[in-house]
Amino acid sequence: MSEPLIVCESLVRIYQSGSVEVQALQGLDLVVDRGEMIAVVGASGSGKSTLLSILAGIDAPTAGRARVDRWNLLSMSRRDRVHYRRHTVGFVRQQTASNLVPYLTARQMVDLPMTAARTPSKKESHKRVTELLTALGIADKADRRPAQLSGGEQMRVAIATAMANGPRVLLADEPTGELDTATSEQVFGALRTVNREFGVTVVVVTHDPAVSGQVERTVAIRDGRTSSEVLRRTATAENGDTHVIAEEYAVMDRAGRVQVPRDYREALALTRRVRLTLEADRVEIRPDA
Ligand SMILES: Nc1ncnc2c1ncn2[C@@H]1O[C@H](COP(=O)(O)OP(=O)(O)OP(=O)(O)O)[C@@H](O)[C@H]1O
Repeated sequence: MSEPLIVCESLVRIYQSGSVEVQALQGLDLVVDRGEMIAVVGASGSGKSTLLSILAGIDAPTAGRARVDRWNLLSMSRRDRVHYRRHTVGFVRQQTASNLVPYLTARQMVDLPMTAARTPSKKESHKRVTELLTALGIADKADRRPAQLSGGEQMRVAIATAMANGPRVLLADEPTGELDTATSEQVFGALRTVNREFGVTVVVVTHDPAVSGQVERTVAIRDGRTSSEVLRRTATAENGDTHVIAEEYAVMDRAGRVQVPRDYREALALTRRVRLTLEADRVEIRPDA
């Protein structure tokens, strides 16, 4: 198996505002394989946007380990960071309009990152723009400006723009947050398309259960740490019917720490000290009675 594309270990991000320290990430662990598409969920303030900004190379971690492809996000030089943001990651923001430039057409917008990177020839970049707009179903809107596009179409132009330089990973922060259900489905479909057709690894932060219910893996963040993961797989019954099985897992860090959910702790009055016993096929946690 090839090594994972994204590896975060004990990732910490502390913000200092005046004399107050905010620990936005408190030792987060996350591994994402190449070609995967995952959702990241969590309450407001749990650290999702902070994680995405770090992976996007916009913000730098305070401590821990974070690697994306061949880049160590803790020790990148300024020059590396520019290269990383231009070629390795694509980023789509929640505010649809903030992803686009009002006076550029869809075609000009998608072309912009390639011009900035001065990579492909004019002919190549023209081909790439057409390929992306076609894959996302908006080739007929190529000459329109944002004001002449619907919210869903604007988001698809934003996704195409983020994909222009062929990134390894596409990050999306609440991309369906401002959209109605039908439009959200279109946008989610667009993310799925680029994941499947271009092989880009996709990490999408969302509050939308309809989105998190459609990816194979959902990672939940609580208080700046990865708390649980839900894995979904499709099972086929004997009569040929298929259904999705979703199983929730707790996440264990490298030091062996696992968070026991609050309702489990309360049900058995598990407090500061618990008994751990190793059985042949499981580890038991019991109250200290
Ligand atoms: N630049 C900053 N300076 C100080 N504190 C910050 C900064 N950015 C984020 N925080 C704090 O870090 C914590 C995590 O914020 P973050 O935006 O990552 O959460 P989130 O899960 O994305 O929330 P939401 O779902 O509301 O967007 C919060 O307590 C937030 O107030």
